[in-house]
Formats: sequence, structure tokens, C-alpha cells
Amino acid sequence: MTTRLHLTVDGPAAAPVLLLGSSLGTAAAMWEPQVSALAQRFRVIRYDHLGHGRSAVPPGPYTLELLGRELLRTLDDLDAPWVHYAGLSLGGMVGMWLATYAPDRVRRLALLCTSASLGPPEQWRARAATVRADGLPAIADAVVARWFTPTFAAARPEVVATHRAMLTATSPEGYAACCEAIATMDLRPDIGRVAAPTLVIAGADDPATPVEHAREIVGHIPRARLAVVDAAAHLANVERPEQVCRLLLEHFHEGRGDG
Ligand SMILES: O=C(O)CC1=CCC(=O)O1
Repeated sequence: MTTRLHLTVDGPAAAPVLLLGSSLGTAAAMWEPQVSALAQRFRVIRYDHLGHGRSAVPPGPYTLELLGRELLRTLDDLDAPWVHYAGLSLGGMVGMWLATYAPDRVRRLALLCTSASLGPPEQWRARAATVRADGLPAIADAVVARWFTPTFAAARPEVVATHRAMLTATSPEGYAACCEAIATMDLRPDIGRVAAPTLVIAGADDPATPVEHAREIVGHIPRARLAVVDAAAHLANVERPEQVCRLLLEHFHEGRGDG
């Protein structure tokens, strides 16, 4: 293996591969609420972005192209001619890059709580500078406040604490470098090339990538449709695990005759 990405693999070796990409400041564990159900039908491969989780942390800045090419190299290492792909937020951005620039490698795509362009760039550069100077705890409260609705956070403080710990365990350099990738990203001119049937999932109460961002993606990708999950903020798959799992299973299972 030449990949610098850490992989967590579940499910039968002979099943179709479903690759899962996580959000900025999280790692494979973010997908825990869905893995056992998805792994009944798919070879589920969760990867940690460069600079995140147990993946390598080369010095930044990164670009979305760098993150996407690293993933493409991983698919080559896995000898996977094509995959299904689901990604949340930064994971969705990398998924859009992959399905745009390597359309033959992505059979079906699910984009959760994400955006094709998430400005303003100065805000991301400022966040990167804060994290390099003061570490992840300096931004953790503000970030986690966007991940969950106040109602969920009050009812499930232990879930909030687990995800906050994931954020603060992230490498400051890796996190800052990925902020810089988001700062320079604008996928809107090119995602019309995505050929894969695409499910775009938005959290109705997501302040980070609001529903309008999902509608914009649906407007650009030819075979895309939108599902809005009620009572969910940015980490919609954690806040509404069963609903998101059902949507993903339906979308990817529909594709069993593709190809
Ligand atoms: O951290 C945030 O503000 C929300 C976010 C943007 C990209 C991502 O993965 O999370």
C-alpha cells in the first residue's frame, strides 16, 4: 500500500465497496451509527482524511485536489475499479471532487451536509491561523455548537462529549491544512460532470452548510435529488442515525443493478 490514508474496513470482502468520508475535525468513528447496518450489504471502507485521525499529517496547506488524488491513489491500492461513495461535509467535498474528475470510479454518490463552495476564504484562513497558534480547544465550543441542535445537545451530552474529544484529538496542522483546502475550493463550475446518481442529504437545522447549499448542489449535478432530515444540525448522521441510515441503504441498494 502506498496510501497515506488510514482505512477502517467492515463487511464481506466480496460485497460492493462503499467508501465513507468524514467531516473536518472528525475521523472514522463519526460513521459508527451507520456502519453495522451498511456492512450487512457492503464492504464498508472508512478513510481518515489526510491530516486527520490516524492518517499521515504532511504539512499544509492542502487543496481539495490533493485530498482527492490521495483518495484516488487509495482506490488504486485497493484494486477497486469503482466504489459507491458517501461523505459528510469535507467528506462530501472530496466525494464531489472524485466523482467530477474520476467519474468512472464512482458508481453512486451520497453527499451529506456539504457545500460546493464554502466561503468566505478569509474566515477559513483565520480559523487555520487560530488552530496553528492556539490548538483545537480554541475553536471547539463554536464548532461543536454547529454540529448538533441545542435540543439534541441537551438530551445527549455524552454524544456531544465524544465528538468534541474527536475534534480536539485532531492534529492542529492537519486541521488547519484542511481549512485551507476549503478556503480555495469552488466545485460549482465542474460538478455538472458528475455522472453518478446522487443523493444530497441536508440537515434542516444545519447552520454550517444550510439547506440552500444542498439545493445548489442538486441544481448542478444532473442526476441528483435532495432529502432534508428534520431536527438535525451539521452531523445529521449522528443526530438522526436511523433516518440517515435508511436513506443511504435505499440509495445504494437501488444501485445494485447498476453497471
Ligand atoms: O467546521 C465547520 O464549521 C463545519 C464544516 C465545514 C466543513 C466540514 O467538514 O465541517
